[in-house]
Amino acid sequence: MASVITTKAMMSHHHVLSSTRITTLYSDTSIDNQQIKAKPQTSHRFFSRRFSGVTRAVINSPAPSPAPEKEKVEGERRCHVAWTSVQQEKWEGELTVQGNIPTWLNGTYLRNGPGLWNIGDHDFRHLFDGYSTLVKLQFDDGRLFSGHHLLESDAYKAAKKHKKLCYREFSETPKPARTTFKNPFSGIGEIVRLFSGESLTDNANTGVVRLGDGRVMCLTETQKGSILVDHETLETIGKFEYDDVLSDHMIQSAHPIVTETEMWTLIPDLVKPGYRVVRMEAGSNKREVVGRVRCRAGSWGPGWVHSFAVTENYVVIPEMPLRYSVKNLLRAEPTPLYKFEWCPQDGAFLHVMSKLTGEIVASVEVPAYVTFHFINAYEEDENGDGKATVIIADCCEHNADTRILDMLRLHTLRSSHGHDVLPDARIGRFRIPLDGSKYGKLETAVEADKHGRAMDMCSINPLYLGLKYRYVYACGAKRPCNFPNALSKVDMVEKKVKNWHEHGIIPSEPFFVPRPGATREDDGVVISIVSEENGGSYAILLDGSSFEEIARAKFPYGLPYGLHGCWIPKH
Ligand SMILES: CC1=C(/C=C/C(C)=C/C=C/C(C)=C/C=C/C=C(C)/C=C/C=O)C(C)(C)CCC1
Ligand SMILES: [Fe+2]
Repeated sequence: MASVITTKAMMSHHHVLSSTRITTLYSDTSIDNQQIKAKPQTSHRFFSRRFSGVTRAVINSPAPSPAPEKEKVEGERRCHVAWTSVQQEKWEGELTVQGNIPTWLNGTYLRNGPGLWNIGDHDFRHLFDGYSTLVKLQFDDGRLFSGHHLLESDAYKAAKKHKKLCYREFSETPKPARTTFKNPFSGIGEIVRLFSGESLTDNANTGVVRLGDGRVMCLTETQKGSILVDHETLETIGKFEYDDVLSDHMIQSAHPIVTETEMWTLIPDLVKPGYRVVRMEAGSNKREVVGRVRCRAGSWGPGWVHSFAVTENYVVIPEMPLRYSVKNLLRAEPTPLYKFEWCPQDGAFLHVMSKLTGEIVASVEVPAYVTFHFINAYEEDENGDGKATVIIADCCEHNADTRILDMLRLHTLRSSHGHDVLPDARIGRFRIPLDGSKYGKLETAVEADKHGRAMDMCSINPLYLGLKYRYVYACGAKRPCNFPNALSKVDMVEKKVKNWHEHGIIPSEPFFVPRPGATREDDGVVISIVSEENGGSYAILLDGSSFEEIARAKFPYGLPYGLHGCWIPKH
């Protein structure tokens, strides 16, 4: 029977993780300093490990010691650090680099993602529930300064203060306050709090973007979860206050498309199922509605829209058969599909809107699909007369299988490491004709076995956004695995894949930074942060062309998995 070592029991437990690498000590303050090569810039204060229950001393130290958390142990196996909460609110220091960082790489890579999955005695259920944790890699003339910081969202601050969940997260709902009598109106109050957005989280744990005016914004799928941060100190600046009336709609795509001049995003409408396509000029806080798309399916809710794609002239709006469900939004206990429902019988669609006029120029039915991340899209002119005839839109597609959502439950991730339970995924390529045809196509762009049948967390050379492009960087797999455990470079023209992997690792999104002045699409570097089986973590730099390692730098502690990043060039 699986046994759980309690926090107390683990406090004094010395746990040898690997004979060759880190020896971790389950004591509150100790750390194996022989393994720590980091040079702390400043000393920082630990926060209490589980910021409830036992209040532990706040101490000064260069880096956190491993966690004596019950959440780290599943069935007597230590959990992978990728799924283990960060152990202090912030840390900063210089990392020792092995290899050579290119001298042109000057700037900051910022990564966002959930990094703290417990409050008090309560362990969160799903990967997407965790409190936003920012990690920076600041490249400065061959040196690397790093750090992490929890985002001071209202949700996180309230959890810290009250030692309990106070807002609705992805899968978690706060418990209603206990009263001596049953209030017959409390259910209605809860509906009002949900639909006014009051009870929804602002835990911006998903994306981070650098707006054209230099402001850096963390995002999640609730509009109130748009939060500005200082990319150097990682301090939270405050809410991004939209200067328009669109905030009534509560939900947004977690992945706006941002360029030096503008930002595009989608705002789903839960009441009249559809999407608003909005644009915000760099330097402004005001979004303008360019157009609106009505959902084609007769279902109650719009399709879930985590991301979308743009071409030079068009916005590609997905209408997935995985739809928001008002019924599931209201439930306290999650279903296997959380706030969503699977409605393939109602069809799957893609809509194309003109960026200039807001007009819908194509709306096609396509085979059922499940995607969270669009990779890129572009226009093709098959007749060679300068007029686009078809739109190609590529995405990480989960073979229309919704199981991926429940696979990302923390219990599953923690207990199935090494088991080959990750459902297959591929690069899905949509072809959307612009001649008024009713149907579009969905094909596998590159044989999925070449990237281990895992495919997600993608990036491209940003200079190719909306244009015909060749290379995709993403997380693939070396089977057996329960989560993507490799980095893959996919050549969409030659249909070839290069994979990079080390035993036991969980790497985060490979992020491509082009070399200034480069003329080849893959001339640049790929940055990722890797969580190791032995409890450690390191930053890795791969050459964008050869996909071989050029530098790595070990963190003095283990960092959990993170989602998406952005690049802020040094000014
Ligand atoms: C808080 C509420 C919601 C929040 C939604 C969130 C936080 C959605 C986040 C989605 C993410 C991070 C998707 C990432 C997918 C990554 C995958 C599939 C990786 C696969 C690896 O192989 C709503 C649900 C909007 C409802 C209101 C409350
Ligand atoms: Fe995402």
